[in-house]
Amino acid sequence: TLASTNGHKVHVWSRRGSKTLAEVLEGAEIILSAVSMKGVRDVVSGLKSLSLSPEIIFVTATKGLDPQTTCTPSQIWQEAFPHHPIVVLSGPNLSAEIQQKLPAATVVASSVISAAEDVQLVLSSHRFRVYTNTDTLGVELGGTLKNVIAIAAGVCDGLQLGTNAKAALVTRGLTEMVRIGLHWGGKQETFYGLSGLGDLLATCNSPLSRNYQVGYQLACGKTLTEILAHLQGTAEGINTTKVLMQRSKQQNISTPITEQVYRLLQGEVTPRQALEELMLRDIKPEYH
Ligand SMILES: NC(=O)C1=CN([C@@H]2O[C@H](COP(=O)(O)OP(=O)(O)OC[C@H]3O[C@@H](n4cnc5c(N)ncnc54)[C@H](O)[C@@H]3O)[C@@H](O)[C@H]2O)C=CC1
Ligand SMILES: O=C(CO)COP(=O)(O)O
Repeated sequence: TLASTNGHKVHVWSRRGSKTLAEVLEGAEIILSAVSMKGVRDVVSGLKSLSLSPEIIFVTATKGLDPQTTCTPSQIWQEAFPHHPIVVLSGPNLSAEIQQKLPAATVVASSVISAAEDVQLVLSSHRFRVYTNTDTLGVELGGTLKNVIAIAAGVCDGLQLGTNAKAALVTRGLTEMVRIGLHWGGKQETFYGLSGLGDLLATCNSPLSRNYQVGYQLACGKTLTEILAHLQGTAEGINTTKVLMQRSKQQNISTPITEQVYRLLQGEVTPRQALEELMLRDIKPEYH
């Protein structure tokens, strides 16, 4: 919608639609992928089998981690298309609000800055403010890691733990995101921007967030199976938590909130037990 409002021709492909990828992509200059993490490799291989113009810019909006390799979506795209610019689109962008034409801002990040600027131009308008960034990985990790904290924030609200608890959780959640992000190669300041703190605030405070909903409903006593049976769309944080646990253990990164979200999703602890575990950890300085 944002691109077509700016006068660009937009063609949408879906695996359930009647047109083939090749038909939809004829003459395309920018290809924007917004499939969930589980579909990224299929879509990438579908595109690889086509002969695409070398000028094409790929934009990825997926917020997740590959379970097999722990790679981010943009790393999968870049590996498959090493000579094309890859742009990450990420920010506090709850789609229902954007559909209602409410104002929002986002970030487009790429190592090829001209490609990020092209995408910025295509999407920018008086109700959608687009910033560029060169820290592709940091921008992508902000949107991905915050989903885990959004599940915890939903639990916090579902248990009615109060405003102080929520502020503490979100702030320590950001510390955890920064710790992981720096270890993996993102820049600290990126996590304090729209794609980090910005998206964290949006998803930790909105019932529109699927990840928040998962946590909220778990705290209200539903099982994960019951929640997923009725959830509209994908809560990427569930898969991300698993991948993150595996990778942070291997790399010895301290991720206490992720660990409790993981144990909760596995059914190993109740929401109240997860809270106790977090509160009774060894006391320590705020920064170290
Ligand atoms: N960059 C941003 O600002 C935002 C990004 N997201 C992310 O975008 C992604 C999609 O989110 P939603 O549309 O809400 O999820 P959704 O679950 O509603 O849609 C996922 C789409 O992926 C498609 N898909 C899944 N597997 C596929 C496959 N093998 N082949 C082809 N298509 C496949 C599904 O058919 C569906 O259309 C998620 O990773 C989400 O975290 C969500 C909101 C904002
Ligand atoms: O990432 C989002 C908004 O920026 C969407 O959040 P959910 O995936 O939790 O719905």
